[in-house]
Amino acid sequence: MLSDAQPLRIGTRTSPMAMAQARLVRDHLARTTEIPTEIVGVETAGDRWYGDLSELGGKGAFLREVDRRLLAGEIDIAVHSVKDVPGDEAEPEGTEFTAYLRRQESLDALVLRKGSRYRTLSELPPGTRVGTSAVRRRGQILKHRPDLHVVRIRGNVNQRLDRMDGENTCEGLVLNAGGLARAELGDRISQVIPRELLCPAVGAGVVGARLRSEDTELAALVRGLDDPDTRLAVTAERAMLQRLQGDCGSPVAGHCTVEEDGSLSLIGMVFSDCGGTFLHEQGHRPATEAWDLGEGVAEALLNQGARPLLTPDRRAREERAAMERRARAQYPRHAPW
Ligand SMILES: NCc1[nH]cc(CCC(=O)O)c1CC(=O)O
Repeated sequence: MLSDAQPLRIGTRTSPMAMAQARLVRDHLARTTEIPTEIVGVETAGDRWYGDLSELGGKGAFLREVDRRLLAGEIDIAVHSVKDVPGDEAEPEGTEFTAYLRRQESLDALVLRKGSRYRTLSELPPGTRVGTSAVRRRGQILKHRPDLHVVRIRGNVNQRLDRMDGENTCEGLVLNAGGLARAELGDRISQVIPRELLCPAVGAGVVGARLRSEDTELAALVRGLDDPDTRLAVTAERAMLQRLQGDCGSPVAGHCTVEEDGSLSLIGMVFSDCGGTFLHEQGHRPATEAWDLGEGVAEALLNQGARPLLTPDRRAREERAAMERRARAQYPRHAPW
């Protein structure tokens, strides 16, 4: 029973961006209910581990602990970045995404070291180090700018900014513009990178509220936060990701928009690590067929030969390492500015 005495517990990762997203859900709820709320920060395996996420069983590392607490009744609402929800794992049984908040910005942004005299990806001098761990970003950056050094960087958004500004690990970072804005870091954005240059991840920029399915009373309340257009876009994008069996660490990009007539338009892409191979597909369907749209675009990508790119073998990894060595030799590191 919802009661005024017991606060609703909203749980999320402890990172500043996640906490800001939880506050966003809380503020939306405060418009429709008087019930007090409480935000619970949950440290996840993904937050503690700075190695390769694949060693933790992939992206799900950010969500699992929060979802466990939801199912255990320790929190009532789990707030997730939809981008972090893997496409190759079933939703935890007995839970559902009751609301997707309206997507404000799905595009990625370029953030440069303080005092930089450059502004855009295309202006950066050869050899500039750009930090990201996402193969999706890496492949697309190198496709346009094979002369840049894409360096691995992990940690939450604030930690990445600290590493760039303070530790001289790179001159630029690529991060989601919506997430930066929510974390009140929007003033660090140097360029919002156009979709033609860098197609965003499936679910990028969307904040989801996950509930226990049995909690129907709370669901009735939280459903008011759901944005129908965002739900349609997420449905199409995630149908594609599930068919491809990927997560946000996969070399997959997907972006769905709702057109003026209410129909859906979905772009899907799959790349090789270094941007050498690049598959592209676009689909268009009425809003009633969001899921079929995603599956159809995925199917077309698989027909074009996406599978080996999604499951790189050892030879592909070795090839990538060789290519990186060549790039480093060919384009010496740009002096930090
Ligand atoms: N992988 C971490 C993560 N999960 C969601 C976001 C951004 C916010 C969003 O896409 O909703 C980020 C950081 C980033 O990519 O900049």
